[in-house]
Amino acid sequence: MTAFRTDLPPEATYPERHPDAPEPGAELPPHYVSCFGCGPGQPHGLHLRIVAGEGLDLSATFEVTADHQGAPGLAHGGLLASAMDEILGQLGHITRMSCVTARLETDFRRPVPVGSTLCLAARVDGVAGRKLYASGEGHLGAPDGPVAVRARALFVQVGLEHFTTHGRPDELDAIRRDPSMITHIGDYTLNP
Ligand SMILES: CCCCCCCC/C=C\CCCCCCCC(=O)SCCNC(=O)CCNC(=O)[C@H](O)C(C)(C)COP(=O)(O)OP(=O)(O)OC[C@H]1O[C@@H](n2cnc3c(N)ncnc32)[C@H](O)[C@@H]1OP(=O)(O)O
Repeated sequence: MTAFRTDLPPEATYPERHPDAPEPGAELPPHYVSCFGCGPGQPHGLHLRIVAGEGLDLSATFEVTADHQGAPGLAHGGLLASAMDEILGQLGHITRMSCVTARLETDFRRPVPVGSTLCLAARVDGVAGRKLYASGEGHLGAPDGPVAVRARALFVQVGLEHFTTHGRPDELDAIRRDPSMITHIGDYTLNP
C-alpha cells in the first residue's frame, strides 16, 4: 500500500490541549480579518465560524451558496478543499502553533448541492517537531450526516518572519496600523 506523505511518522506524539487554547464551545476569533476562509471583512470569503471542541478538535458549519458552484447547482471541489484547509489550519489555535499548510489531501465522496449545510469536523492526529498532522470531514446536513468530503493535511509551524518576509507590504502596513486585524494563533516559538 502506498504510504501517504501525511502518514503519522513513528516519532509523532499526541500533544496536550494548550492551557491558552480557546475554551471548549468558544467560537474562534478570525486569525485575519481578510482571510478567505474565516475573515469577516472578506466579501468573497467563506466566513467560516469555527468552534473549539473538548479536546484537540474543532467544528464549523459551511453554508454552500450559489457563489460556490462548480457544476450547475453543485459546490466546486476547490472551494470544499479551501473550507477543509481553513478548519484544519485553525487547529493551531488548540496547540498554539502558528502553522501553514504544507500538504492537503482531499477525497470528494458525494456531490454537495447549493443550499446545503456542510458540518465540518477537524482534529489533530499528532505533532512531530514543527509538523502538525490533522484530519477532518465535511458531513452533509448534520454532524452525523453522510460524509461528502474527507481531508488529511500536514501543517508546518512557522515564525512571524514567514509572514513579514513573504507578505505584501500594503497588507503588512495595514496590520501595523491596526493590529486588531489579526489574532495570533500561536506564539511563533518554533519547536525543534
Ligand atoms: C506584522 C504582520 C503580522 C502577520 C501575522 C500573521 C498571523 C497569521 C497566523 C496564522 C496563519 C494561519 C493561516 C491559516 C490559513 C489556512 C492555511 C493556509 O492555507 S496556509 C497557505 C498555504 N501554504 C503555504 O503558503 C505554505 C508554503 N510553503 C512554505 O512556506 C514552506 O514550504 C514550509 C513553511 C511549509 C516549509 O518550509 P521550511 O523551509 O520552513 O521547512 P522544510 O524543511 O522545507 O519542511 C519542514 C518539514 O516539513 C516537511 N514537509 C514540507 N513540505 C512537505 C510536504 N508538502 N509534504 C510532506 N512533508 C513536507 C519537510 O520534509 C520537513 O520535514 P523534516 O523536518 O525534515 O522531517
